Amino acid sequence: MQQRQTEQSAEQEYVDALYARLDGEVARVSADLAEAVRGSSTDPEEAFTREVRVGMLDRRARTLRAAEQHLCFGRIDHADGSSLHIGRTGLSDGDDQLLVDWRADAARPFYAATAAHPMGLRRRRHLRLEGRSVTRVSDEVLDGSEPGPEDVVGDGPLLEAISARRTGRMRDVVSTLQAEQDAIIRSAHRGVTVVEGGPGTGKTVVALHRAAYVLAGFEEARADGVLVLGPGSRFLDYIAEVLPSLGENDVAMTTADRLVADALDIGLDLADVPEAGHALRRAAGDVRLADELAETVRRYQAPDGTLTVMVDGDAITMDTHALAEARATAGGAGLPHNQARSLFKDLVVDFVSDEVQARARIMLAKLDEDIEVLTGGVNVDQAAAKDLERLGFGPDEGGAFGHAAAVAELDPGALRAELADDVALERAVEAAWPHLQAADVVLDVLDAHPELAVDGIPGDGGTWTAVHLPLLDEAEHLLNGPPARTYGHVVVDEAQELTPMQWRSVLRRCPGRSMTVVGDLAQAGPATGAASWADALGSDLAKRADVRTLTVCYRTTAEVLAAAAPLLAQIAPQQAPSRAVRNGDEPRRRAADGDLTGAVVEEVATEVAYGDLVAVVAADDAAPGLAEALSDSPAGGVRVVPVSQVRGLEFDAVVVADPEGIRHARPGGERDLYVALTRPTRRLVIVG
Ligand SMILES: Nc1ncnc2c1ncn2[C@@H]1O[C@H](COP(=O)(O)OP(=O)(O)OP(=O)(O)O)[C@@H](O)[C@H]1O
Repeated sequence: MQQRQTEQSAEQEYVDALYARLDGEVARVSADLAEAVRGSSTDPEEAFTREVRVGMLDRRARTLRAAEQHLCFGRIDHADGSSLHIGRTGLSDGDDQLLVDWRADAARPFYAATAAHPMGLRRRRHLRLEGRSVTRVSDEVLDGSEPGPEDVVGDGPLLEAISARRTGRMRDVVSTLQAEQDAIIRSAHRGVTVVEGGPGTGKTVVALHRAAYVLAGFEEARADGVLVLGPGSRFLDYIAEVLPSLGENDVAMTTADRLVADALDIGLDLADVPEAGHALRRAAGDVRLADELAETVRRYQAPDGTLTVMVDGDAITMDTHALAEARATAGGAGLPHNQARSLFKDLVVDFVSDEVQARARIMLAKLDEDIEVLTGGVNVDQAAAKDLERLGFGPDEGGAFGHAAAVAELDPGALRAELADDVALERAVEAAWPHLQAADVVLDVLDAHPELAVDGIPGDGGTWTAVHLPLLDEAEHLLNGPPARTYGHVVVDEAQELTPMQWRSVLRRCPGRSMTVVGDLAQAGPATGAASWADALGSDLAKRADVRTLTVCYRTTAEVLAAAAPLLAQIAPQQAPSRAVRNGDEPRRRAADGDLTGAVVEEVATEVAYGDLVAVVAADDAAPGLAEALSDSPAGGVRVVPVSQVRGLEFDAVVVADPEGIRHARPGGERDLYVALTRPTRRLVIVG
């Protein structure tokens, strides 16, 4: 006891020094920032340098502010007697490293050392801070030696963290990251990392901490930004605080639908775009539609036939052969349709211009012949010179007159410019290779696929829905090329939920293919049904991916996992169940006895009495009725979450209403039920 207090006061002293340093740095950075913002310069290079400096200082200021809470959470003591304190940001005093950023290599043993592989450590210490006070010190001795008098053996900060009551918002877990998670977070692999694992193994945690790590460590991620994609707005709200608490405020977070809706400037406001059913989403997610869209666009590109342009009353026609050649050249240049159209138009202008010049040459040759006939073979140069001059044709460079000079006078550059602006020519080009909008192309495909339309063709009685977004995005890409906004690193959570067409939208925005993809195929909803990562990502990317598996469940208890195990064996027999790190209550099962709503209301009341965060999970069409019944009950305010929206979320206690109803509500309902059963951190109640 005495020893513990001495250790704690020593740490308090150290932590006081850290906060003094932090305060000093905050003051210094704020002053530098204010000065940098005030400065002004007309020299563009100086202005640019200042802008970069403002950006860096601003980032540092935010990191320091975010680090204020739980600034330091650990310490490692090396066998050689040296030690390091680990925290949310690095702090130094001259050459003295007072605090090591958790992302730094030097911090790695804090997360990765074990008694079997101590990595040169003698001891790992966890510090708990409340405000600026050290309220607990707990140690693990790692060199296999007996605890000495100064060692305070830890009481499981991890267990404490995972047993804590949930608030409905995910927190960062930087102080208790586990070795298997840490290894993925700091992986140097710059390509695609796939993280799979059962429910609650920390996939989301890993994805978000990796985003923070990548931002600090990968230049391209810092330069081009990091994007985090989640399955829905409920989920995004749930994870919204994690990255800011790690000092990262600049990460874009959105859903795959919104990503595309925001990027496409086609007058589609997602608020007006209804969510569509899973069957439609699945059908519209079929990757073969990408080929159909490409084929549709190709059909617009100089279809077989001829192209005629009227020039000064003369019809000039590109025959099928010439047209096919122009199509092959323009279409084969690897350009998107609307850009290739410019090339095609250039080729048409070339053709017409050549033809006009050739005709002029023939006409003038004929004129020469006619004159020769009329003058009986007399050299007319002298005689014609005056006439030609009068007609506006000057002498050529050698001072000679003749049709060569006359043709040269037809200035090809001026002729081409005139043709390029010619309305008739533009009309002929538009007919052969029209400028297209994404919606035009998708509407053509919908014509051939009435099953993808909702209440008819959009614009003609029907509506665009979210499921059409990846099709519009694909078409936009075919027409106008890659998206303007791309990212240096993309994190995809609940990745099993993306359809193949959505993957194409995502990959398009990550040209460097630096990605962290986390998900669990056993939880795949009915819209995707991906059986492998190769199905999802495409086999090329999947082959190159670094696939990691998380095996320990940090969310729920062994008892809850056991209740879900038979279902897992059924839906993913190849997947080994995760190992839970703690035990709890047996799940409670209650028959509905003909009154499901009444039974749910009662069970919810029991759970709410514990003071826990409680949710009811029900089939989508049963959820609104239950929500209404509950809002009238004393347990009003408890969330009823439709099963289709519960992926990735967690609650202290979960009441699963009518499991058979969930199982049969939509195809793959047993996967929905598996997701529902694995949401609680403490207690599971099954009513039905
Ligand atoms: N190292 C850790 N320290 C403390 N808590 C952790 C740790 N790892 C995971 N957790 C907690 O476990 C819970 C589950 O984590 P997370 O949501 O990341 O799992 P998941 O694998 O994404 O689950 P799902 O497949 O259901 O979406 C969260 O509350 C998370 O904070």
